[in-house]
Amino acid sequence: MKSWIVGNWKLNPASVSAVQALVDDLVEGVDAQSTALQNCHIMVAPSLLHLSQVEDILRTKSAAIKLVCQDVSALSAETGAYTGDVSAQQLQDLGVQWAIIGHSERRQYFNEDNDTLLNKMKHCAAQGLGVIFCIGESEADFEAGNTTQVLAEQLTIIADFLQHSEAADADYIANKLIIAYEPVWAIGTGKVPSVEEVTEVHKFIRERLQSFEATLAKTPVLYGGSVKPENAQDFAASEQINGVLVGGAALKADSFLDIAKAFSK
Ligand SMILES: O=C[C@H](O)COP(=O)(O)O
Repeated sequence: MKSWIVGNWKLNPASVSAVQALVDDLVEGVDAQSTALQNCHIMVAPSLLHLSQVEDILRTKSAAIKLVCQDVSALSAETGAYTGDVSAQQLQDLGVQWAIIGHSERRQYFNEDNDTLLNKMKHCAAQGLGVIFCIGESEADFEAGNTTQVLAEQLTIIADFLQHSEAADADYIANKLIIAYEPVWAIGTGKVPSVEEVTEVHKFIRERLQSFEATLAKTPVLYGGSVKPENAQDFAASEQINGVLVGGAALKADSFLDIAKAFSK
């Protein structure tokens, strides 16, 4: 199975010219190292403002890099009077293939709850947009040994989604769902769990998914939280880690592609 390497740029970079420079570097790097990167899906998630700009560059210069949105409307899958929102239909029409849902920063700063996340997931499915669904425990829950309990609760959205799905969605569920495990305490902090800890958590996630639906045994499970070129090789060595969701280290083409190369096995 090819690994999934997703760069989440969050609220970066600050300018159109910096976005242009980052995408140019990425396109050039992917082109120059295509053999070393052939076993990876490379994806980037610019801010909403910059999606169209990045799509324009990638459409003409690199089919190898796929476009991801950092969020999607919970209120409508199509159009409507929802100021400031962007729908799955609009994203799909632009050429975006995936959306990140449930990132801990959205849960924390925008109070996104399970109902909101379930709506977002349904809207993505209705428009054929893939979902990268993020889950992860806080530091307090990690310290208290509550990690699997928290993840099990967060994963109930997948079970709810399956209950609302038609049989026709089977193909979507098999091919357009990715789980990203991001311990909140590891995001942007430089602190990382051990590869053994992540491996055990991923096994738990996989078992849980499988208990909902047998085909979910093949769902890619990514790790996210302070992934850098220096630790990527360690995470890549685990069969349970199917790729990474990268924040800070995705803002430089060299470090992002070095991480991707570690996973291109
Ligand atoms: O979406 C990415 C994650 O939140 C990880 O961010 P980070 O690599 O800066 O720790």
